[in-house]
Amino acid sequence: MISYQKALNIVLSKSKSFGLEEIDLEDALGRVLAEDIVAPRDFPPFNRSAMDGIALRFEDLETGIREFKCLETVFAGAENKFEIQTGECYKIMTGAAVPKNADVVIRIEDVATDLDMMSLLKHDFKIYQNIALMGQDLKKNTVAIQKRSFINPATVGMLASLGKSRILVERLPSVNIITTGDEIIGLHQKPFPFQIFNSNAYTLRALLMEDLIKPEKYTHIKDDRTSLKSAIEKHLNTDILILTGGVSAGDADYIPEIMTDLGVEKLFHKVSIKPGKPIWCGIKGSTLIFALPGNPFSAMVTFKLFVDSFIKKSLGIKPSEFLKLPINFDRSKTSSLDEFFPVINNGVCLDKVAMNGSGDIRLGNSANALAVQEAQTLKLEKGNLVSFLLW
Ligand SMILES: Nc1nc2c(c(=O)[nH]1)N[C@H]1C(S)=C(S)[C@@H](COP(=O)(O)OP(=O)(O)OC[C@H]3O[C@@H](n4cnc5c(N)ncnc54)[C@H](O)[C@@H]3O)O[C@H]1N2
Ligand code: MOO
Repeated sequence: MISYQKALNIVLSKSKSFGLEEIDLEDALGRVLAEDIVAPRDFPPFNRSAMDGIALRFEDLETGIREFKCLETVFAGAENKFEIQTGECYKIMTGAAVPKNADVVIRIEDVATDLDMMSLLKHDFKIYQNIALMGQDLKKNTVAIQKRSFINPATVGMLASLGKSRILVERLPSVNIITTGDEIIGLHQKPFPFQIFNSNAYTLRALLMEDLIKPEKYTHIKDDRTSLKSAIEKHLNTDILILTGGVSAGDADYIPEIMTDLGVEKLFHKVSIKPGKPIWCGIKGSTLIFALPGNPFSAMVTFKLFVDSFIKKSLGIKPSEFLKLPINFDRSKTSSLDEFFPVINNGVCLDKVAMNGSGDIRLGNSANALAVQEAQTLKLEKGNLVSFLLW
């Protein structure tokens, strides 16, 4: 048995890019950029009026002129072909290109209009006021968004402003899922009292979907050595293979020995954590195999701690970091394992979530964080600072 940190380091040391692909900008949210995006022109690309008002010359204001003849109205989208002379102004709309020579925009609320004459109602001015200057946000040919950036809604908007309709991103890993167990049935079957529905298949799919990954194949196999071996062999063709069940000490827990038979290199079996202690992890060629414990909460926690961390590191996404807050209840343990438990992080402290161990189907569903009571801490008291991950 190895420690959580050792097991995590082993998993992370296997991280790698899954390759690159070009996608439409519409599909870019949540992906990781695989190219530097260079600004193809200055932004703004022209001196842009930030207000509806009048555009004029600062020089005129300095010489005391307060009344201007309005020549025309410049709308957004009109070509900037106008030149301005002393005592002249243009009416201008927000988003329009400021006429040449003009270096001040006065908002329309601060102007009195009499036919084509505009007189100023305020007398404090600054050069370039209400003008977003060409190139002030980004200069042409500079890197606007760096390779390996995580694409959030703001990045999508920025890519659109830069005119990028297709982008190069990190490819998501291909994943196969195999659940195991004689007692497990599909959701459309009628259960005998000793049977249970296959929740792990759905939980794992949902967890993967949070990372935008759709499993290639999903298979359920009964606890039969031969069928398990041939199913695993067939599914060793993706970047990641996730199994659940059959990894502890039961008579039908065949997974570790089947992996050896199939020539999968074992990276570790058993980690000093609860839930999830029996997790098995190995590698064959370019496939990383996570055999997660069958208990629903163990599968969920070990996915978050190991599979999700591997995916995020491989894609170049910042991993979730442990934060600390005071706990709002007492908690004792007798094991010498790091114990993970669901909590509600209310921003001030960590509230308790009802859970009866790793087989509890509630999966801490009202929780938004996973706290840890470290191996050496047998008792946590209300008010103690506790580490937790957001989830
Ligand atoms: N003698 C020992 N027994 C057990 C140990 C141990 O160290 N020594 N470890 C316990 C721990 S901790 C866990 S966790 C479980 C893990 O067992 P397996 O990974 O071998 O999983 P199974 O025995 O197949 O199933 C465990 C539990 O989970 C339910 N299950 C399985 N698959 C699904 C699924 N797809 N959907 C919903 N529920 C599922 C299954 O019915 C069992 O109740 O072992 C302990 N035992
Ligand atoms: O890992 Mo087990 O998950 O403690 O039940």
